[in-house]
Amino acid sequence: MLLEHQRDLTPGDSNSKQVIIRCDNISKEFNTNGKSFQVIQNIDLEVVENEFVVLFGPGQCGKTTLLNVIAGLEQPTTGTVEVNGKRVEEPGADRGVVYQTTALFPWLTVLGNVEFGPSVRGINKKERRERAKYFINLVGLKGFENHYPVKLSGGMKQRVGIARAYCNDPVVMLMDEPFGHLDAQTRYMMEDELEKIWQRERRTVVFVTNNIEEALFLADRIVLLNNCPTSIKTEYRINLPRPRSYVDPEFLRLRQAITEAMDKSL
Ligand SMILES: Nc1ncnc2c1ncn2[C@@H]1O[C@H](COP(=O)(O)OP(=O)(O)OP(=O)(O)O)[C@@H](O)[C@H]1O
Repeated sequence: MLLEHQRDLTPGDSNSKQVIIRCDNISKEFNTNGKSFQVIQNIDLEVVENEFVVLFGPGQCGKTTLLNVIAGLEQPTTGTVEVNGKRVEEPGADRGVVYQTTALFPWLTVLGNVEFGPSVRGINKKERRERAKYFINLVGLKGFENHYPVKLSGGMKQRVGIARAYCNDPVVMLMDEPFGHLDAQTRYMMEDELEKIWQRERRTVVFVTNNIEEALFLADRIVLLNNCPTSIKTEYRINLPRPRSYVDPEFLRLRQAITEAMDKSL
C-alpha cells in the first residue's frame, strides 16, 4: 500500500533544493578469507540541502556500511558518492561524523576536544575558541568546558561529539546510532535536543537508527532498507509538524505502517 507520505519522493523533487549528497549506484562487497560478501546492492540516494534523512532497516542490513561509504571510510565496490559536487574518496572535514560511542581524546578537556578539528585545520585560536564555546553552549554543556571526558556521563559525551562535529563546520552530518548506547530516558532527551540543535544550526543530515520512534521523531524522510545485501525498499516523507509527539495518532499510525513494512523485508 502506498502511504500518503510516500508520494513525491523522486530525487530532486524536494522543492528543487540543491542536492548535497548524491550516491550513484552504490554496491559494496567485503572480501574475507577469500570469500566475497555483498552488503549493499545498487543504491541510488540523493539528499538535498538541510534535509534530515534517516536510514532505517533491520539489524546488520548494511546501514553503517552505507554511512561509512558516504563518510569516505569505506570505498564502494561499484558506484560513486558526491558531497557538494565533489567526489568522495576519503574522509574529509566537509563530513562531520558522530558514532554510537564517541571516541573523545581523554587527555583533552571538553573545550580541547571540541576545538581540536578547527585547530588541525589551522583556524586561529580566538576564532576556534569562540566557535567551540558557541557549540558547547548549544549542546547544553556550558560550565563543563574544562572537564575531562572521564568525568562525563554517556549523554554528555555524545553532546561533546555533536559539538565537536559541528565546530568543524561540516557541510553534512553523518550520525550512526549516536544515542544507541544511552538509557531510554536520556535517549528521548537527546533526540529532543538534537532536533532543537538542528533547527538552529541547519545541516544536511544522514542519521542511522534501527529505532522507529527515533526515526519518526527526527526525519524529514525515512529511507527503509532491505535486509542484507541491502537496497532501498521504499521511502517515506514525514510531514508531521515539529517538535513531534511520540503519542500523536499520526505518529503512531506511521510507526505501525513502517514497522510492518520492515518486518516484510526480513
Ligand atoms: N569490514 C567488514 N568486513 C566484513 N564484513 C563486514 C565489514 N563491515 C560490516 N560487515 C558486515 O556487513 C553486514 C552489515 O553490517 P553493518 O554494520 O553495515 O549493518 P547495520 O545495519 O549498520 O547493523 P546494526 O543494525 O547492527 O548497526 C554485517 O553482516 C557485517 O558483519
